[in-house]
Formats: sequence, C-alpha cells, structure tokens
Amino acid sequence: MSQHRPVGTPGRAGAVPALPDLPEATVARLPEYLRALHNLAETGNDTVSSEELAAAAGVNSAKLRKDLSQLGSYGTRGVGYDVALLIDQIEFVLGLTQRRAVALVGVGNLGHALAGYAGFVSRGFRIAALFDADPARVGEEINGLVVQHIDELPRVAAEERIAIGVIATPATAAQSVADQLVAAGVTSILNFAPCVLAVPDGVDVRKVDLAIELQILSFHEHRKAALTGLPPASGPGLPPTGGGLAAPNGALGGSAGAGLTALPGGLAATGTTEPAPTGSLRSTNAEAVGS
Ligand SMILES: NC(=O)c1ccc[n+]([C@@H]2O[C@H](COP(=O)([O-])OP(=O)(O)OC[C@H]3O[C@@H](n4cnc5c(N)ncnc54)[C@H](O)[C@@H]3O)[C@@H](O)[C@H]2O)c1
Repeated sequence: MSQHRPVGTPGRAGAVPALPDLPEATVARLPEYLRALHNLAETGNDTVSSEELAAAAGVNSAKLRKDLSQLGSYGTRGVGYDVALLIDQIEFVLGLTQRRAVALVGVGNLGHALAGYAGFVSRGFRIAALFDADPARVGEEINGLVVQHIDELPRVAAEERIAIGVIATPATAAQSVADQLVAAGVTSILNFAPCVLAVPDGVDVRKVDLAIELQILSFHEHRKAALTGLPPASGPGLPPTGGGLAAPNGALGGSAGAGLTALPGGLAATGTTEPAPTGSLRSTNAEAVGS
C-alpha cells in the first residue's frame, strides 16, 4: 500500500492546489532533502529509508519523518520512501515545478560569480536578466546574458516575468534597488548586501551574509576557548573592547585564555575578537543561510 498522500494536486489545470502551512524551519530543510534525494536518484537508488535520507541531508531522522509527514509523506514500512515520488512532492511544495525567472542587480565581484553559477539552473531557477547602474558594466556579456542598465528593469521584469530579484549592490544602493524591484512587480528578494531592507507586506526578503555566519562560528570558537581554558587559535589578542561578549571567568573554569576580562552582569570581554559592526547584526529580514 502506498503511504504517500500528496498534498494538493500538482498539474491540475485551473485548480489552485492546497499547500500545507509549514513551519519556516521545515521549509528551510526541504531543499536539503531535495538535494540529498537528487544525489540518491543519480546513484540509482529508487527507495531510501528515513535514516539514510536523514544522514544524507545532515538532519536527525525523527525530525525528517516529522517534516515529511507534514507533506503527507510517510514512506512504506520496510521499504522507505520512494525517491522519485518524494522529489516530485518536495519540488511541488517548493514551487519548483516551474522554472522561475531571476533578475540579478549589481554585477560586480559577487554578481559576476552569481551570474556564472550553474547551480541555479540545476535547482530550478533561470537567471533571466542582469542589471547594473555603471555604464562601464552595461553591455558586458556573462554566461550568454548582456548586462542591462537598471533603468531597463521595469520593462524587462514584465517581459521576462521576473519572480525573484537578487541584490548584489553595495549596501548604500540596496534599499533603492529593492524599491525599484518592488515597483517592477517583484515580490521575492534575495539580498546579499549587508543591510536590512524595508519592503511592503507581501514581499519576502531573504538575506545572505557570510560575515554573519563567520561571526556565529567565531562565537562558538570563542566559547570553546573559554570552556577549555585554551587560548583561541587565532593568535595574539587585540586590546579588550567593551563590545565583545564572553563567558565569565569563574563560571567557565577560570583561565579562559589571555585577555578575558570580567564584565558586570556575568559577561566578560576578551581581547581576541574585533567588535562586530552593529549594523550587520541588526536584521529583521530572514537569514537565508543557517536559518
Ligand atoms: N552576502 C555575502 O556573503 C557577501 C559576500 C561578498 C559581498 N557581499 C556584498 O555584496 C555586495 C556586492 O559586493 P561586490 O564585492 O560584488 O561589490 P562590487 O562593488 O564589486 O559590485 C557592486 C556592483 O553594484 C553596482 N551598483 C551600485 N549601485 C547600483 C544601483 N543602484 N543599481 C544597480 N547596480 C548598482 C556597481 O556598479 C557594481 O557593479 C556588497 O553589498 C557586499 O557587501 C556579500
């Protein structure tokens, strides 16, 4: 007996299929399952157990079973999940059954790398247009696409039915670019600029900031050093600042490395990390990495 109960009815002309209202954390894990499933399919696997899929996706198997049950997918006892069917279900829920057109704004260092990234196409997206404000960049061809002036955005967005805008401009230009994208009808934005964007209701913003990811890893390094009492691997410390946070000396076993300075309220500052720029840590937009 098949234990897959598909949500909605993919492909039924004229019908708006029912979609489950999934927790954001589940939505964030679905692409991981999809990537693992595509790898399994490519290596000739027709079925997969929840344990195998969980290991391939790097999550806990109970969490995976719970996530997939919310899609109406329970697997078959003794057999596992049908790989092709689960790919279809996840792609349907993520809206990947149609190739969405993406516009990239800001074709500098990062924009060049993104424009040349083959992974977008294989994961269901089509970079349909590249824009920049610098006349020196307009007309340049990257991966078969010609960079257009940002003033062309409204026309091109309508012609290409742009669904998603990617911002790779300096932070100072990002809000104005977001406003232009929204005015052109774009309702989903992936923002690489280190700033918070204000957008109207109904517009989704995801933010990618590798520096924030590094800062989070830095916190864990910092904490490990405090717990073990070993000096951090990064070498000699900088002069203590009031901006850093660390565990209190006493509570975490005393000598947590050179430069650990007790602060009122059970926090301490070490001289081992530079203070984080406050702007980059204030975000109301969803983080696209590590959320
Ligand atoms: N998210 C991350 O992990 C990450 C990593 C690296 C860089 N960044 C950020 O990405 C952004 C781009 O970085 P970069 O190194 O590619 O910068 P860059 O200066 O090389 O490129 C920026 C491009 O944006 C264009 N631009 C500026 N204003 C514009 C406007 N109003 N409309 C259209 N185009 C405009 C410029 O002409 C330039 O070509 C920066 O905000 C940077 O901080 C983010």
